[in-house]
Amino acid sequence: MGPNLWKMDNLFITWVATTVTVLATILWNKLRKWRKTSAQLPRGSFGWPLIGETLDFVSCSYSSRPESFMDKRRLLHGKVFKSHLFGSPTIVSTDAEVSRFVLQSDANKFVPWYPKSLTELMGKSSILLINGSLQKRIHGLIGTFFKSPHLKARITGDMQCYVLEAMKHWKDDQLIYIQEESKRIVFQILVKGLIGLEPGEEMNFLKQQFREFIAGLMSLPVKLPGSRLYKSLQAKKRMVMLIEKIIQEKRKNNKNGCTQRDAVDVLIKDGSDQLTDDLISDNMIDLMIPAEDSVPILMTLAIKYLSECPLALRRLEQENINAKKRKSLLGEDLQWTDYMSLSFTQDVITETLRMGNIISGIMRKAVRDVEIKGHFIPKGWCILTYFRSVHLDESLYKEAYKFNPWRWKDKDMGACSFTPFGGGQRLCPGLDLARLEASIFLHHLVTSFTWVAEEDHIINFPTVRMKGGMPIRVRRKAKESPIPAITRGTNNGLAK
Ligand code: HEM
Repeated sequence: MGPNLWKMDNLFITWVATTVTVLATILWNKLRKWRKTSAQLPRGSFGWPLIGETLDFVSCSYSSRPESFMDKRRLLHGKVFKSHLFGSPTIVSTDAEVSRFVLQSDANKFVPWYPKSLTELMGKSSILLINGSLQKRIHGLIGTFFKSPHLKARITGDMQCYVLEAMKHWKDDQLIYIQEESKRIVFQILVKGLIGLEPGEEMNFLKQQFREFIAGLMSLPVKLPGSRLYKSLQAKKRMVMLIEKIIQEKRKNNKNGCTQRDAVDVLIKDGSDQLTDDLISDNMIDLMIPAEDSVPILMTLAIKYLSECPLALRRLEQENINAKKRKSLLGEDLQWTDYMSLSFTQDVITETLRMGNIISGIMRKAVRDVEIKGHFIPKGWCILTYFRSVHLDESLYKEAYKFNPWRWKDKDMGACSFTPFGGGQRLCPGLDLARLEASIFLHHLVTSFTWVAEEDHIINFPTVRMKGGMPIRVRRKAKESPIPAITRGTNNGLAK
């Protein structure tokens, strides 16, 4: 073989090797890409043209078992299925892991989605709608403030004051509507914590306007004068004017930087150009949306479940009376740390959150194609993470429809199967406050009164509430007598 022929042979081998490598790489990449996109669009049905499955969803939501819409489809298609709801193709997740992934994803994958009337009322700069660094900043500032021991101590003092003031007027055998009563108390606490307003004329004005404002949250998205949405927008304008006046006064008085007593102080102090007066006042109103209703409903549902579960009520009374006695021996009131460490009371609140599902789920919209656990979610589709189905899943919670605070004794609350406050970057910043306020309310009720609950039932849509406002007939306790120790029996007394 001549040297030229040998050279050509070598060249040929190199060419073949290179071609094979290039082809193999292309094929490998294609395979990888194919494997990446091999996730399946979840099974399910789009229902009727235009309306999709919305009517069935809404009619189930009005029933006592809103999750029946999901149950039927879970049996047919699995825990994650496709549907068409509120005008948008939607993936519904009743799978705890898939929902956790969605909640933990940032705005590169999913952004919040709300009905049009709600986004109109909230405005573009609302913390509930914005994404990216501004959302993180406001969430961080508000979250840190709400967690601060200083604020919790102040809220405990105020809450005790407002609760005792309200209960002072309760007469023996009087019917007390817990839903309304707790709303009145919580609104005062909330407004004081957000903008520093004390009860009085301006507070009453704000309350009146806020009621008008929220009446339009679930209205038709028509802004014509006289329409529900228009009236709500006008009410918001009046609230913004009042809050802007408060902000300006604070800016004038706080020149030298004083203590941060409320959320407005915190946002002003940050000094960022992005946090304009408009943005702060808008957000103070938007912060009231998730907080105003949910905490009173938490208290109301706790009373409902406890009324149906005498054993749990006795245990709660025992814990609270003992704590009160211990503190009064020291000549002190309960502090916020005492309330938060009443372990059975906290378990009652946790169980109420699980069964009550005050926020039954959260909607997000995919801003690009996303794959989760083998499920494909196309760009532009909505995803509903439905907590209620997870919280009432028999495979996760034994006898899931029974009110059983004892189940939390050694259970991990951080698991992804328990998300009443959401999760990830939008985890509710008010979760500690909600628990604290509910504990204080329960403490004063069970240590000072006995009651008999009237017949009432829960409505789940569009928001969770009691149809009759949860009336209870109260009787003031004569004297704090020691509660005999109880032993936990069988299921006797556990509410269904
Ligand atoms: C029982 C009471 C409450 C429940 C069940 C509740 C539930 C929730 C849930 C599920 C979310 C997540 C929303 C999402 O991911 O889009 C959320 C967010 C939020 N909650 Fe709460 N919440 C409660 C009380 C409060 C209170 C007392 C406050 C304030 C004082 C508050 C302020 C907020 C805010 C500002 C957000 C939005 C956070 C963000 O998007 O960055 N919540 N809440």
